[in-house]
Amino acid sequence: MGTALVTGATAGLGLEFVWQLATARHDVVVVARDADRLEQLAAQVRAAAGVRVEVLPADLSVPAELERVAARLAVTGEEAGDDRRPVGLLVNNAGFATAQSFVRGELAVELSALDVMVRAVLVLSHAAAGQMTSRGRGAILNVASVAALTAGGTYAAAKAYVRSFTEGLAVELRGTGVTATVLCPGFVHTEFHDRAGVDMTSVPEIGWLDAPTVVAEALAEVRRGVVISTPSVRYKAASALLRLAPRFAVRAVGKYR
Ligand SMILES: NC(=O)C1=CN([C@@H]2O[C@H](COP(=O)(O)OP(=O)(O)OC[C@H]3O[C@@H](n4cnc5c(N)ncnc54)[C@H](OP(=O)(O)O)[C@@H]3O)[C@@H](O)[C@H]2O)C=CC1
Ligand SMILES: CC(=O)[C@H](N)C(=O)O
Repeated sequence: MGTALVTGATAGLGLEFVWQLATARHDVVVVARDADRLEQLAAQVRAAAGVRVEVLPADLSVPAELERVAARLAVTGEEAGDDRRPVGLLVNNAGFATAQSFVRGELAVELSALDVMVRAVLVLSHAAAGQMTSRGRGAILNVASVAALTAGGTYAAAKAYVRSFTEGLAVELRGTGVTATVLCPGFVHTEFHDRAGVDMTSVPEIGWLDAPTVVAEALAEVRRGVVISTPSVRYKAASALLRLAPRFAVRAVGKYR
């Protein structure tokens, strides 16, 4: 069934990707910073799903650690003495909210967000696309957000990059047997907002998606080779509105949360 590499595998959408992929009999390579949490997850997934799980702890904002993940993606399965299997699905999912104003906020936080949500997506997509096109098959799934269509500060700017980059990658990959998909969810119940200390109590339940549904829909769209995946009818409608609305109106709405 192939091997999938998931970044941000310890929580939220990434954790759900790991479980759904393992249940569908994929081996998985799990990437995040928290090595203990990754080891616990690996033990649970091996026991429950009987698939191979490789633990690859990495802080994607650190170039040397990012390189280790890129090197794993470059494995073709033909290297002498290396029994690791090539990755057939890359899920670039790791991310976090900057949760600060750009002007008064810490520059280090902004640079880290850029490294994790833009630079890592670029570097890992490059490594995966090279290996996958040489084998003539594979898929890359990059997690952006509906925020990509808003004027929501640097987080939205990073997600706009991921959306635009993935569309361009999908065009370049046409006819290679490799696909690129960008996932653009609205609010999802995960650890994302708690980690950032963002109060989301004003968002009504109708505005929320659940991770199992988002991930199941995203994986189905990857299988169909869909380029832009926006889960749920309500966020498809919101995205259509954001694309059609004049930009001054989008700016007037202000930040997305
Ligand atoms: N939740 C939401 O409302 C939405 C989320 N998204 C996007 O979905 C993706 C997943 O977020 P979500 O599941 O909600 O968030 P969570 O906070 O639940 O999970 C984030 C994951 O990213 C990992 N991570 C964070 N920083 C780094 C880093 N420097 N290096 C490696 N891994 C890192 C975390 O693991 P660890 O701490 O162990 O490193 C964790 O596994 C993100 O890209 C987010 O922007 C998009 C739209 C809506
Ligand atoms: C900005 C958010 O709260 C959210 N993670 C999103 O990307 O929609």
